Amino acid sequence: MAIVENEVSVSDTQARGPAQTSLLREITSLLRPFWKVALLATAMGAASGLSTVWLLATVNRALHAGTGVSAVLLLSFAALCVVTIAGEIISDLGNGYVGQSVVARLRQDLTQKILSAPIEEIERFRVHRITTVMNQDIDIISTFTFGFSSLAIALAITIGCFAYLTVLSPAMSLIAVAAIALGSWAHAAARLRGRRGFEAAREAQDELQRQYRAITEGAKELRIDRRRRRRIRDTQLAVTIERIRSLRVRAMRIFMSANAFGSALFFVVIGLVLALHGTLSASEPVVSGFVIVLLYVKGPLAQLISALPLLGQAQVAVRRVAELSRRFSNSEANLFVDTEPGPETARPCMISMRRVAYSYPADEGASRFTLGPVDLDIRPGEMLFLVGENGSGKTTLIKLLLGLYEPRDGLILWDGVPVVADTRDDYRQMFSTVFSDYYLFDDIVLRPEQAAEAAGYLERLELGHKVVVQDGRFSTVDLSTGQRKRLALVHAYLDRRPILVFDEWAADQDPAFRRIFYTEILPGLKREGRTLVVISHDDRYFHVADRVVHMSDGRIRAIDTVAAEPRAARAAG
Ligand SMILES: Nc1ncnc2c1ncn2[C@@H]1O[C@H](COP(=O)(O)OP(=O)(O)OP(=O)(O)O)[C@@H](O)[C@H]1O
Repeated sequence: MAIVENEVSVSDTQARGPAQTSLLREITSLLRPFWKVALLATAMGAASGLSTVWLLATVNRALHAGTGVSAVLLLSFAALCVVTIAGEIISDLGNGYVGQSVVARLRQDLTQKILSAPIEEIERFRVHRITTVMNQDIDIISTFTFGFSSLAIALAITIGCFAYLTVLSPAMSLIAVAAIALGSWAHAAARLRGRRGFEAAREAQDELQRQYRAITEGAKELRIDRRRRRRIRDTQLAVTIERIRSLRVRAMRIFMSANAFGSALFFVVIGLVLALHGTLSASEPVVSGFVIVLLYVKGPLAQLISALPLLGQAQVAVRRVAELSRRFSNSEANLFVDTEPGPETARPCMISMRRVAYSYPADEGASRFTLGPVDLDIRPGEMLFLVGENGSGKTTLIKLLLGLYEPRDGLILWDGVPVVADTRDDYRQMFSTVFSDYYLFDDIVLRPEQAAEAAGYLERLELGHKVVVQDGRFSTVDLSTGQRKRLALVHAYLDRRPILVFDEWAADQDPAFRRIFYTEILPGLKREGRTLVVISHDDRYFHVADRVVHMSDGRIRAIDTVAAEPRAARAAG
């Protein structure tokens, strides 16, 4: 799709305005990489459809051949049967291949988008909404794409049938065309209203995902709170589920009513043909041909019409995928380069923040938090503590420092050189971090030469009795919260990056280990030459830092330099 780089992208179309996001254009660009198979499937399907129409004409001719059925007629009947069946099989196989390839492609594209999306957009878009796009919307688009060429076939048959009707009797075919025009108008109106319903149902689906997350992630809290449990079930989940049901049923009902109207029109046309054939002086073969073809074309036409609800859903899904794609596009082009980070990312360096400012988007009813302007130098090999009350902006500051957020204003200098989109990912490779809401991957792979080193760190962090290195991996990550954080620290040790950033690492540690962290582990890392940026609320240990940066209300209020001697003396004490 469109989501694919270097092609007409959903994001491009979205940039031109949501109203212009055309389903046909998106489906066409989705199919573009597989156009040969898609074209073959459609062509074979169309051949199958047209040969069916021809078959009908042949049957009609045979029925009215006074002299009996000729060998040529029988042969063409057999040949048309073969083309019809072979065309159908090839078309089905092609469709299956294209449908699955499109899904795989969409999933890969979206995965890549998420992996390279600006962090602030991921935080704002919310996990439950991403999950709905990744699962539900992609499934709908894939179902539609899968059926796309069979719809093209149905269209070919319908057009072929009407062409044949025109050949049989231009006057009578006018009646049929008038009925089709009326039916199409009714369907266009139904589609517009139905799509609005699907759009609203899709919004509710996001809400449902959010509630699903709440009941799975908050399972413990809900188990011990009966009132909340009942409330979430009865006033939240039940309401959202019911809303989706009723919106969908209403939208389907609109489409079904239009279908019933279409069917009724059909029988009206057949009735008119039978009633008026005398007036229009149509011969018997013409009338019977008309009736056979009309009855036959009802099938493909119904197929086209019944695809309309799916078409409505697919339009909504394409718009959602487009929105995600647009919001997740990133100006950093080099996020997936194969090259290892250069040597400049492995040595200590000076980082300077110059007039750096950032603000979160305003939430409805809440004032938005603004950080900065901030001026701060982080010197190679120093231990810097960031301290301040809750919500003062410490985590926001380190996200800017790490290059996870792009400053709205100001610059970050890396050894005096501004960090820009092209260098930001290299810059990030200098850091190892343990966030307060860190994610511990369970597939940390160690190089063989790291095994002994890892075992040493595990011992040192008092994890040796719980975790061992097995086949280049840690044997388990099923640990307590504090132990998991220690394992994250082992990983940071092994990563050997020059700058380590800890966001309240010690908060989950017992007092004894907290002391070890501040008085042994941090000084040990500093002695190795690593730069340390530590967010801390442990004022008992502020003295171990080289400098303490005090933050309040998004600003740096003071920077204290801790005298070397007292620090050494107190750390020893
Ligand atoms: N993703 C976000 N979207 C909008 N506002 C946010 C977001 N993350 C944080 N904020 C706001 O930014 C402010 C600063 O948050 P931040 O996490 O940087 O504070 P902190 O100093 O690290 O706090 P704590 O000590 O509690 O961890 C808060 O008022 C918070 O509401």
